[in-house]
Amino acid sequence: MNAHAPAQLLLVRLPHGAGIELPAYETPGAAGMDLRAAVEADAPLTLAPGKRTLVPTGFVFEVPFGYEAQIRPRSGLAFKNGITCLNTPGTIDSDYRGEVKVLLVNLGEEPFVIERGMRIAQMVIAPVTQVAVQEAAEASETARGAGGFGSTGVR
Ligand SMILES: O=c1ccn([C@H]2C[C@H](O)[C@@H](COP(=O)(O)OP(=O)(O)OP(=O)(O)O)O2)c(=O)[nH]1
Ligand SMILES: [Mg+2]
Repeated sequence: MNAHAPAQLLLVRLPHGAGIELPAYETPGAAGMDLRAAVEADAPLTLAPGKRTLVPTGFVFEVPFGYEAQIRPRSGLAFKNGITCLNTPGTIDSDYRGEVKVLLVNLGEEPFVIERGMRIAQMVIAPVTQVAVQEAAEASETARGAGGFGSTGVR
């Protein structure tokens, strides 16, 4: 791969993804591409308060090796409707070849209707570092030591 060429995300459209717009960056500097709901056009999905559902995107993604796709909420849906991704950020592995689905939860007070083509979440492609795992008898000493969970104070 040319170091200056962008990594490629291959998308395979599934039959129920027919007509769904490809994920795309909405602005030149966008970090994420919006993902659309591939629910049936004549059967919108109603997500009741407190409930969760798996929303199909209509695509298999082939994330380039060395990268992951993170599925994140859209802030507008979260703020206005209480709709967020339950497992945020959802992780799409580079070797996953199933349909990408978005796990939405309704934390709002009103039922939320998900219609075909609605932009329900966004996806950020990020580099992944894999490490070799090694068991050791002791960890090295540091100034922090085992302090955590607010040990450095608030101010
Ligand atoms: O929001 C998500 C999260 C995951 N996946 C798919 C792609 C991912 O590669 C696979 C496994 O995800 P994860 O590792 O988070 O789930 P798991 O519960 O650990 O399942 P597995 O045992 O299959 O790894 O499920 C989605 O389609 N949407
Ligand atoms: Mg897993």
